[in-house]
Amino acid sequence: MLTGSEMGVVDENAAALGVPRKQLMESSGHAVARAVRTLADPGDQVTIVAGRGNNGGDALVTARFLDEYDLRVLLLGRPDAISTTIARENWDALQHAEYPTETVRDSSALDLGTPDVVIDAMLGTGIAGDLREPAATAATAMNESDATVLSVDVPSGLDAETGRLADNAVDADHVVTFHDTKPGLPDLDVPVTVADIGIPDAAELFIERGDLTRLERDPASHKGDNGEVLVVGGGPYTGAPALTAQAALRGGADLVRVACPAVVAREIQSYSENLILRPFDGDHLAPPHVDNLAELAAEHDTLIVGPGLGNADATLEAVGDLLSGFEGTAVVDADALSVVPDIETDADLVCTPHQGELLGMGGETSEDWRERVDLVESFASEVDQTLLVKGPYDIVSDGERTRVGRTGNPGMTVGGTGDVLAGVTGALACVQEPLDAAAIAAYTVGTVGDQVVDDRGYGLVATDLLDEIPSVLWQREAEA
Ligand SMILES: NC(=O)C1=CN([C@@H]2O[C@H](COP(=O)(O)OP(=O)(O)OC[C@H]3O[C@@H](n4cnc5c(N)ncnc54)[C@H](O)[C@@H]3O)[C@@H](O)[C@H]2O)[C@@H](O)CC1
Ligand SMILES: [K+]
Repeated sequence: MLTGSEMGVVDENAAALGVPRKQLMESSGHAVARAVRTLADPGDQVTIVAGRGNNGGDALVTARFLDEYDLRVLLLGRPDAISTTIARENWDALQHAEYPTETVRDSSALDLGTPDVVIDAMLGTGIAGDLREPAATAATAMNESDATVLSVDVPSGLDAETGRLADNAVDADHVVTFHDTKPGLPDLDVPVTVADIGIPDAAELFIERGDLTRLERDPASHKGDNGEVLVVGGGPYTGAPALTAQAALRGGADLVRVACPAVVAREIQSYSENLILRPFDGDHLAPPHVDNLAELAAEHDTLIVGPGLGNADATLEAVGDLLSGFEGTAVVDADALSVVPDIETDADLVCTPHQGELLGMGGETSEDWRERVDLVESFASEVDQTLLVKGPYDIVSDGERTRVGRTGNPGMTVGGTGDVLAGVTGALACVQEPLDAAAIAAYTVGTVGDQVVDDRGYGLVATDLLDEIPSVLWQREAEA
């Protein structure tokens, strides 16, 4: 089952892999024609009612596969209002080939006639809410006619995010949906054909730019709505928590606070005026600090534990205590990872080990990335947490879903890049599911590293990454 927006991610990922949407539309249109052949005999009257989006575009393709039928093609609205290039190209192809097309400018101009089959291609995954005119009148005409109604992807009026059927939706007799079924279709009690439209499995396995379409920032949002992150780090090291916290800000979090030993607070602050420091006594994290930190952590959307904390026994004991009592989402990195297998917690952890740290946690790895995918997935299932295992192929799994990131380059083996990744993961985990947050973060930081190395060659340092994070993360917004 895929929601409309999940389908959008997969579709954009397919395009990133070299299978553009126009090819998918051709497959979709052909699949609809195959279904028509099971519902009508040659010479029967088949009427296509196409909307102005890609759902309509699918059926404009279908028309070219139905030459043996008595065909009518109705476009709801003006041809110059067709909203996508690929749908318009398919409309233009029908004009050049002199197919019998008609445009329906408003609901009063609609005459559905008495077709044997009507293809409902008015609206697909692009809509929510009740049908507006002229689609509403067309839906009524279809529902009242004796024709067999074949809906393309979803019956027009079905919300593919929630599965809710609008009161004035099309009452389909048959549905051809694409790639995977959609919410609401199983409840319809009509035959649903799931058509393979040639989307490679890789479009769901590999993290590609389509995954960035999950991101949105509400224009009406206030400070804090986009996430507050607490970084617990520092002591023996000061650079790591500063990198993590700055990366969390570049990853889109509104407020990032760093809880660190008081003796290093000034130094960490000195790296950036954007950071808010919450010092605790002493020069390293220890069990007496945990109660206050737990209270502070509960006020944040995401906790990030590990960067620069070191591995003193008292520190690791404190990390274990903090995570055991925590109930939110926490990113666990660096030395803090070693405590994860030994604790019981209600928290959702996103653990970000490299392969060496994975072994230290009791996991297994393999030279072969495909084998590693299986090993990481089963270890994630065993610890019942989300893992982001860093490497030339980043493997992200929560034990049920598994994604693979292929961005990044050997220039990123320098110190500090992992701290940046933890920060971006923590910021995204404020607004995304843990698995999606980790996947988008891995893709983004790797892509940023690729851009930096493309521009300047190797010799990258972790601070180079920070400023470039937004340009990758929000590239779609910038292009739009
Ligand atoms: N995502 C994918 O991977 C693929 C999608 N394809 C098709 O593309 C469809 C989605 O296309 P689009 O995103 O262009 O969207 P749609 O074609 O579903 O709808 C967009 C149109 O609906 C209008 N609209 C929105 N809300 C409305 C309402 N309540 N009442 C009346 N009109 C309304 C908009 O103005 C716009 O013209 C899918 O359902 C599927 O049929 C296929 O071509 C192949 C691959
Ligand atoms: K439809």
